Amino acid sequence: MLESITTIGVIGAGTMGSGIAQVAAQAGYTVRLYDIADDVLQRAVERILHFVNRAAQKGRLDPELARTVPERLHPTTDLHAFADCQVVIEAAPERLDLKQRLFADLESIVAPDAILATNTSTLSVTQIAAATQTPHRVAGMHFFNPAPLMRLVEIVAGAQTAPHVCETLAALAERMGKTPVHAKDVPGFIVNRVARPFYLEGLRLLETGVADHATIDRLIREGGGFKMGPFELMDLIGLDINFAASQSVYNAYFGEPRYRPSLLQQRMVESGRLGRKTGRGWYDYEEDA
Ligand SMILES: NC(=O)c1ccc[n+]([C@@H]2O[C@H](COP(=O)([O-])OP(=O)(O)OC[C@H]3O[C@@H](n4cnc5c(N)ncnc54)[C@H](O)[C@@H]3O)[C@@H](O)[C@H]2O)c1
Repeated sequence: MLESITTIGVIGAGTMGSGIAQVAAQAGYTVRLYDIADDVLQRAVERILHFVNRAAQKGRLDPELARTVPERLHPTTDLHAFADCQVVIEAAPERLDLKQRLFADLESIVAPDAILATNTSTLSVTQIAAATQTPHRVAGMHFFNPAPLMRLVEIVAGAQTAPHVCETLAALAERMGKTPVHAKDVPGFIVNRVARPFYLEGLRLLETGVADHATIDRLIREGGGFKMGPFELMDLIGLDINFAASQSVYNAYFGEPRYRPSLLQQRMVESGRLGRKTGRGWYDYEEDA
C-alpha cells in the first residue's frame, strides 16, 4: 500500500496541519492542504516555505528537494479536492463533533480504500471512526509539535481499525523520517497522558501562589533539565488546544481529580491569549508573531 501513496490530504492549516503538510511535501508527496479560509491557507503556505528555506540554508534539507516543495503544496478551501488522496491526515481543532463531521464528509469524497487518519491528541479514535461507514480505515496518526522537528509519531488503532491501516501509517511515518510507535486508543494515548500532570501541576502551583509562571518554567528547565517549562510549552502548543486536551482527558476518565483542568487555563482562552500563535499567552511574543 505504501508504494501506491502519492498524494496526501491534510485538514487544518494551523500549528500542526502546516507542520504535517511540510513534512509530507519534504518527503516527496503531493500535498493538498484544506482549511476554512483563504487567508489562513495563505499564511500557512508562507510559514511552510519560510521553514523549508531555513532548513535548506542550515543544511538540514537538500536544497534541490526544498526547491520542489512549493509545486507540491496545493492549498484549498474545497474538501472535494481530496478526491485523489490515498491518505488524509486531519488536524482540525480538538472537537469531537467537528472531527466526526469531517470524517463523515470525507468518506463520500475519497476512494473506498483511502486511509483516514486523525492527529487528535486526546479524543477517541474509535468515536471519530464511528461517524463513518468504514471505521476499519480510520486510525490515529499523532505527530508532535513542531511536527517538522519532532521524531515521534503515535499510531493509534481504534476498536475497528484494520491492522494493515496502522502498518501503512507506520511505514508512511518512517518514509517521512519519523519514529512511529503503536499506542492504544486510550485518552491521551501515551505521551499526552504522561504529560497532562506536567501542565496541571504547574497551573496548581501558580493558582496557589507558590511561584509565578516564569519561576516555575526556569526551575523546571534549569533544575529539572527539561527543554521547556509547562507554561512555555502551553504557549507553544496553543492554550486553546491544551485546554481542550485537558477537558477531554478529564471527561474521558470520568472526572478523575488528577486530570481536573484549571480555571486559569479557561480564563486565558476566554481572553484570547492563546500563546505564540496569537502573539500572547503566558509570555509576550508580539515582536515575532
Ligand atoms: N498544538 C499542538 O501542540 C498539538 C500537538 C499534537 C496534536 N495536536 C492536535 O492537532 C489538532 C490541531 O491542533 P493545532 O494546534 O494545529 O490547532 P490550530 O488551532 O493551530 O489549527 C487548527 C486549524 O483548523 C482550522 N479549522 C477550523 N475549523 C475547521 C474546520 N471545520 N475544518 C477544517 N479546519 C478547520 C483552523 O482555521 C486552524 O487553521 C488537534 O486535534 C490537536 O489536539 C496539537
